[in-house]
Amino acid sequence: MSSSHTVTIDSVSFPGQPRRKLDAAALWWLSDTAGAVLFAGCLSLLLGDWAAQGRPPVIMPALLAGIVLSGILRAGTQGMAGLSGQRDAISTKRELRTRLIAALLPTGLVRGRLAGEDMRVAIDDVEAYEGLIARFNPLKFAAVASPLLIALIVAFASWVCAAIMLVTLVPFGVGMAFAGLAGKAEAEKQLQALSRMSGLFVDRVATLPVVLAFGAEDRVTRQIGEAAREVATRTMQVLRVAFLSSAVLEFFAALSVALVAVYCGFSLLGLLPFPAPESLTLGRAFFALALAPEFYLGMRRMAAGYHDKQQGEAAEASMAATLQQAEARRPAAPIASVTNMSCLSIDRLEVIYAEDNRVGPYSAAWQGPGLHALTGPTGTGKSSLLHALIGMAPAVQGIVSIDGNGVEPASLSQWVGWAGQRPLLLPGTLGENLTLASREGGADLLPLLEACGLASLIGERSLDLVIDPRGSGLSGGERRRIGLVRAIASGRPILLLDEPTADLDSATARQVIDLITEIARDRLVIAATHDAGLVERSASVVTLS
Ligand SMILES: Nc1ncnc2c1ncn2[C@@H]1O[C@H](COP(=O)(O)OP(=O)(O)OP(=O)(O)O)[C@@H](O)[C@H]1O
Repeated sequence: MSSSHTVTIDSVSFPGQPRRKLDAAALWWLSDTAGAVLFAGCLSLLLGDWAAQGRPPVIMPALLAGIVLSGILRAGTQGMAGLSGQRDAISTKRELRTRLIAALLPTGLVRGRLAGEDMRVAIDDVEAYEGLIARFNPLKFAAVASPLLIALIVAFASWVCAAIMLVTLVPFGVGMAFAGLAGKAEAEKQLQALSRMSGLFVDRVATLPVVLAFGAEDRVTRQIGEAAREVATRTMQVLRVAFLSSAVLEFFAALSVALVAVYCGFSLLGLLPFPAPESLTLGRAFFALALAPEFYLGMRRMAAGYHDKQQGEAAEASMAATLQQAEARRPAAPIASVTNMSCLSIDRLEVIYAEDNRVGPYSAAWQGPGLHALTGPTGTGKSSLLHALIGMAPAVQGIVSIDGNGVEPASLSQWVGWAGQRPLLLPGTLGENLTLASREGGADLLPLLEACGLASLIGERSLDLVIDPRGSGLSGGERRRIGLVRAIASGRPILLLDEPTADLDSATARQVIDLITEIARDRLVIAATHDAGLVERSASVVTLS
């Protein structure tokens, strides 16, 4: 049995996908072209008729009103496009964060990822995705559709001008494709560097007391400095590619307008070095010329948002990979029930930290209720084995069974009360920490705390004693006993205890052993221990070597 599953990248879909879908923002961007055509039409009619008749045309007020209206229309459509894209992005980000947090939180420990890296994915990557959804995707649709629409409309006035515009598209497309490929690779490298730096920073800050205690400030500062320099180098690379692609775009946009202008000018003056392919009037020439800059406008807008695309796609890849990793480690569905008489057994169980760092294989069987000791020299794998039984080990091979039925180790976790060597404490009161996993309130906890020798700690403040996540103000032995009481208070039929009597003086250790023995009357208790007193009281002893 293996705890890892295969999840392909294709199975991870994003709310923003498919990216080519025709959304409202894309249609708003496209309708901006209508404003441009209205402007060009009114302007060319005004100037063309004026030039032909030698006086302002009678419909001049209507044409001027049309020009003003086109400006208002364009401002309105661009504003609506921005709003609509932003709305899409907000709902996409909300959906993504919900998915990521739901997948990352329960699997963070077993994936062995730095908390800072996971946090960066759920916060920064999702944020980096915004530009792709809000701006780039809608602009991309308009960038493809609007030049074709403009070329088609211009063709009615001058098919040669339309052809000139379309011909400049070919080398432009090739240049942009190369710039795009290079840009994507650079953006991915930039995100990786950013990820490393954020992870390093958050985790070093989290371990600041240790860093200070060992005088490692200089080394850590150097490490973070190197990571920051790497981010800066990668960012410069991304910017270089972005500048290159905008240079390609601007060149062809300018070339297209220049060629249309030269053709129209020479054609009107009759100076073309070849027979005129069409008869061009001033009005038509003006119409084509006014729309020439619009031909590349959609692409220029898209290019301005190209950095959004690079960032968004790199973030998408990073989120997909993280989700894939988390999906592969999704906790197994809990098994229906475990009775307190259950027999828990392992067969050739191996914990795999790396190919060359394996613990086991070990086989054993524990019958409940009863107390069972797991012993063996330091480093033989007692903690690893217990971690494997609650699905906290990175990868596991072998068989875990309850009453002879093979189960996923992680599916046991709902039935297991766990007290590790460094119990996790959350900010809040002692009572809140102790009742984390219990169904009942804290009323029954005081006798348990007293039985563990914690009466003097709780004193008058009782369960309202405030503790912080680092457990400041608590000794190692106190923290360990809080973890033990929490596991017992969970009421779960199986208790896995990792060195419950370490850090305790012999009198307190005896109290704790008495309590564990009492509890083991109606539960299956497995305790990893070096304590001869605890081993003595155990119904069975499994010794790892
Ligand atoms: N997170 C980890 N990553 C890589 N290797 C690990 C990890 N945790 C434990 N190991 C390795 O697994 C082996 C067993 O460690 P484990 O803590 O399970 O031993 P133990 O018997 O509980 O030791 P002790 O009695 O000191 O608590 C050790 O060689 C240790 O280096």
